[in-house]
Amino acid sequence: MSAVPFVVVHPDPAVLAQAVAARLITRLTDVQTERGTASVVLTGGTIGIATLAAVAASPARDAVDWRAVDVWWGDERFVPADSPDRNEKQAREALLDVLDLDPERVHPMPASHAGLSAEEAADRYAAALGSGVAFDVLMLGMGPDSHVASLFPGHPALHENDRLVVAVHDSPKPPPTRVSLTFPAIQAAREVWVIASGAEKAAAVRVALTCDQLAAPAAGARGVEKTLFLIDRASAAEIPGQ
Ligand SMILES: O=C1O[C@H](COP(=O)(O)O)[C@@H](O)[C@H](O)[C@H]1O
Repeated sequence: MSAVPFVVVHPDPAVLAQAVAARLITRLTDVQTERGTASVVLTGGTIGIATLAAVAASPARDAVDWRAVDVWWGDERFVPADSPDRNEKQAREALLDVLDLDPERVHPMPASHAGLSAEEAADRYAAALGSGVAFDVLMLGMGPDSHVASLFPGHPALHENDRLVVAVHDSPKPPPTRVSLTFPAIQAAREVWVIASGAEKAAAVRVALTCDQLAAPAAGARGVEKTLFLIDRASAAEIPGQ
């Protein structure tokens, strides 16, 4: 069972990043109030990293007990750990480095220099996930081609129904080799938030709301309890009625 998407439109990318940051702080605080710990899946990409920077800049970030947050990634570029292309590196610089996190609860995907193939890296990440993939909030940026995580149109990973994590080769967006959560992992999250900004994402937003996940991967970004499309006005331009 997955939640029907609900679209929230913000005026511009700056307000969008601030609003998603506020929503994330509130979500993690609420979950911790209920259960003590919370889990979040981070995304790379322009607005995903801007959102993390907005969390870092928010005085309200201290409402969260960061030592009791599990941090995961939706996808990773399979490059050396110190590469500026790493989603992990960008997330650490934008936010994680200023938080009092429990290092045991931070779960980056393996980097390429760890002596593993991308397939082995994916298997290792799946083992770390175990069967507990009911993330409290899973954030996804989206490409103009409607890719989410590293699930690209036409790629075999879209047909993965069993494994939670896969290696991705020949990514149309560099770098070519990646590791990604699959639809089964994404769709097990309690809340899935797709975050997009800019006119170049308008067509992708439209197809994500109207097509199926094989035609438009972002159409498979659905949470169990809640699915949100958190977007700016420019990327909402092709939604009928906007
Ligand atoms: O390569 C990636 O791209 C997408 C979207 O990036 P954007 O710069 O167009 O916002 C991102 O969601 C994904 O995590 C990343 O690996």
